Parts: sequence; structure tokens; C-alpha cells
Amino acid sequence: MFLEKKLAELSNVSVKPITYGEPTSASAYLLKEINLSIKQGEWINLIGRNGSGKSTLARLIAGFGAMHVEGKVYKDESTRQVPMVLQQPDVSVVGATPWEDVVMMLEQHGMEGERIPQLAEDALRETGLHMRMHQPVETLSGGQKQLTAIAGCLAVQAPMLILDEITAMLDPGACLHVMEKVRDLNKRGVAVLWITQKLEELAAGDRVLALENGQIRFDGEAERLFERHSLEEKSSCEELGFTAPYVIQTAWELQALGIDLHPIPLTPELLAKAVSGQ
Ligand SMILES: Nc1ncnc2c1ncn2[C@@H]1O[C@H](COP(=O)(O)OP(=O)(O)OP(=O)(O)O)[C@@H](O)[C@H]1O
Repeated sequence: MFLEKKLAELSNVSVKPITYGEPTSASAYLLKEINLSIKQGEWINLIGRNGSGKSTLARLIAGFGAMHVEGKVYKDESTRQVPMVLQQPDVSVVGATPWEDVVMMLEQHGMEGERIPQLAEDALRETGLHMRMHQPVETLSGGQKQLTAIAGCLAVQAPMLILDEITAMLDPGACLHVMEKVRDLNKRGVAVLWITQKLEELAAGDRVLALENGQIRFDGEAERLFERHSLEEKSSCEELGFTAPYVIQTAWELQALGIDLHPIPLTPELLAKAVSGQ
């Protein structure tokens, strides 16, 4: 059971782009009137089309990137700087080996020298990279590079992780492996902001935020995103123009045939269970 400590809060926040150090025209907001609170142990999935503002929001929460911010941004002392793992595996790792990368992360966070080797080794063991910790980064797979970056976040005991489409370039097996590792961290109380274009991934997590043109258009549980209140009514997912995962579309077809599926099952396993229980 985790304390529901507030790690970050954004109240009525808008962000204008900065070009050469100067804010541009008032109409060109990247984010508009964002109200959001992130609590310890929470897993938030952030979705939205290309250019909707997901990375801008992530950078704002992480605390880096030149931005012209209006409104109130509260950050807990522990989340002044939140590590961010990016989509391109090569960008996420700066060390020459997983070991070096994690050690650099610890040094950057001001960890005392004598504690560093043990913390680095523990983090690499937990992400399953222990056997490869001295392997040159350029010989690692995409998933192993993402796990290296996650090991760094784990080593510095980050209270929140921001993961920006980190499974975009991974095969389905590597996706599952990386997600499992992130889930382990989340179970230990690490808050997760998981940015994705893959709606199948929404089954993991507590809450979905959908951005459209820099504004939050949906904030709630994944089941609510896909809920159709009647046969004629569209779900929020459809109204926002997203294509629902196959399992949701199947559930909608079954609902149209009169099969009661509430809450809507988010995975094939849950769908099979719901149908067999009818
Ligand atoms: N510094 C900047 N100056 C001007 N425009 C910017 C700046 N940073 C981002 N933008 C614009 O703001 C919008 C939001 O960008 P952002 O990268 O946050 O979107 P995103 O939802 O993460 O997109 P994607 O899914 O393609 O990664 C885009 O139209 C982008 O071109």
C-alpha cells in the first residue's frame, strides 16, 4: 500500500513555444489550460496524435526543455528532475556500456562514490542486464538499450519515470519484457507517465490522458475511454478519432448482439473470461 503523495501538479498551465529565446505569437500555444495531478505509484498513459503535445507535456513534467510556461507547476522536492526515456533507444543511453551509463546517471544525481558500484550492479541485475553490463552499447538490441536507460532510473531511485513511446521500435517480445520491468517498478511505488500510440498498451495503468491540440480531452480509466453508453453513441475513443484495439472492437460487436460486457474487457484474456461467464 503506497502513500498517495502528490509528486507533481499542473494548474491551468499553458505553454508557448520559444524560438531563439523569445515566445512567439499568443495564439500558438503548444499546451493549453492543462490541469493534472500525478500521485506516487500512479501509472498514467498519455495518448494523442502526432503533434498533439505529448512530448511537450512530458518535458514540462520532467523539468527540462526551453519553454514559456503560464500557470502553476508544482513539483515535489523528489521530482525536481524526472528521468525521461525516449523512443529512440540510441538517444536514451549515453555511456559506452550499460555499466558506464548507469554509473554516469548515479554520478549526475550526486550519489556518493563508494555506493555507486553496488547500486549500479543491483539496478542492472534487476533489469536483467547483469550479464551484458560491460558489453559495448552499439552491440545491444533496442530493447536492451531501453532497459539500460530504465536501469539508470532505477539506480537513482527516481520516484517517477517518463517513458516516451519507448516500445515504438521494439518487437512484441521486447515490448512485453520492457513493460514487465516498468510494471515491477510501478508496483514498488514509482509513478509512470507512459506515452504511447498503441492503444493495446492502455490495459496496463490506472488512468488515460488524451491530448488533442495541446488540450486534455479525456482523463479517466481506460474502460471509460472505450465505453459506449448505447448502440447509437460513440465512445470517447471514437470521438477523439482513435482506432480502438481489436479486442475492444470485438467487444463492441458482442455488445451489439446483446451480450452484456461491463466493464469492457481490455485484453483478449479478459474478453474470453467475460464471454465464458455469460
Ligand atoms: N520549441 C518549439 N517551437 C515551435 N513549435 C514546437 C516546439 N516544440 C514543439 N513544437 C510543436 O508543438 C506541437 C507539439 O509537439 P510535441 O512534440 O509535444 O507533440 P507529440 O504529441 O509528442 O508528437 P509525436 O507523437 O509526433 O511525438 C507540434 O506541433 C510541434 O511541432
